[in-house]
Amino acid sequence: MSRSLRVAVLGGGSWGTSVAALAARNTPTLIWARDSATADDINNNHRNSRYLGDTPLPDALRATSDVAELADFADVLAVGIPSHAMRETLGRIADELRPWVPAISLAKGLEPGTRRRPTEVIADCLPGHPVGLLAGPNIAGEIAEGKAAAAVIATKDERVATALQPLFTSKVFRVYRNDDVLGCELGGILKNIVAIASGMAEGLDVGDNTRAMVLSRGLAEMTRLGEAMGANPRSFAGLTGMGDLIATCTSPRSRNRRLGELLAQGKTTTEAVEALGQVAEGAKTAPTVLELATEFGVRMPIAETVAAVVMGQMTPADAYRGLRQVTPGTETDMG
Ligand SMILES: NC(=O)C1=CN([C@@H]2O[C@H](COP(=O)(O)OP(=O)(O)OC[C@H]3O[C@@H](n4cnc5c(N)ncnc54)[C@H](O)[C@@H]3O)[C@@H](O)[C@H]2O)C=CC1
Ligand SMILES: O=C(CO)COP(=O)(O)O
Repeated sequence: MSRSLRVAVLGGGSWGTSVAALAARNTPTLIWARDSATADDINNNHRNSRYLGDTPLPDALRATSDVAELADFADVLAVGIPSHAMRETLGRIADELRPWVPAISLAKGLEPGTRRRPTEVIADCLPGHPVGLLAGPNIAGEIAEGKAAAAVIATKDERVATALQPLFTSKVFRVYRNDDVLGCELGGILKNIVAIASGMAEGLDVGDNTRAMVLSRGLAEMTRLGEAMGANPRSFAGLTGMGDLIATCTSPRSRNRRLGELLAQGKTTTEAVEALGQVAEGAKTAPTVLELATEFGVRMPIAETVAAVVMGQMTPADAYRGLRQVTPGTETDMG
């Protein structure tokens, strides 16, 4: 009988650890954390106290801070490094990985400067490897605590998707397949920007109707950009689009929403990011998305406004005044 596929997770933050915990319940799993104290905490205490507090991790989950050990272990690689650091980190593992190992992105941001999506960065760094992503409404702490949720594995190769699905599935974590990699990836990336707007709404106490307007018009502009880039618009109505948008915009545990709240309290972006102590991809992604919107000729008033706030060009209060003044077109034209 063939042995089960071994999952290697690159990145010992909150999401890398939560995904590793899912996989470790199904198959041998090793996680790489750049700092050895985190690896020791996982190995000795079955915790990642820095990112997941007291939440217990499976005893079977092993950790290392040696990338060569991770590469040697990997039958499947899950990449849980934030977008801005992904290329550099993959560069350390690329030559050591067996060439057939599929690589699955867990990240939800664009690479600053290049505007590349995480799956594109993986394809650049690991040419020839099957590439995909895991995304959906998955606030890391809730998944690690075993609360029920669902996600999507998106890859062009149905056989790869089918092989990966059971590795991350549990009784309370349902994994669907979708071949629309672009649409699923953009959903996760773009919702972070709307979540910052939702956090600002929370901080400014603008009311639930206003927030509902921002969420639904946010979804409209996410879909508009996705369609212009060639994604399937239906993906934006699913788990990786609307699903993740709802989770991130409404959860007090979302770092992007929290960033918006901190901005509304008068903190600068630098101060807010420092106070979070964890990554909020939307802050770097918002200005980068505007470059894509210009390239594809798409109007994105919410992303424009969030970008202006995170770059310190507008206050959250002015931003909300501005959003209320957007001239409405026809709703179903997504205008
Ligand atoms: N936390 C969550 O609920 C979810 C997060 N994501 C995405 O997962 C990705 C990873 O984020 P989290 O684990 O949440 O972040 P985190 O802030 O919890 O942890 C970041 C991890 O990346 C590592 N890291 C940071 N800079 C690095 C560098 N220059 N080189 C190597 N490693 C570096 C840190 O050591 C840490 O292990 C992000 O793209 C995020 O949007 C996706 C779904 C859920
Ligand atoms: O992507 C997420 C939930 O699906 C996590 O969102 P935050 O990065 O805002 O915490």
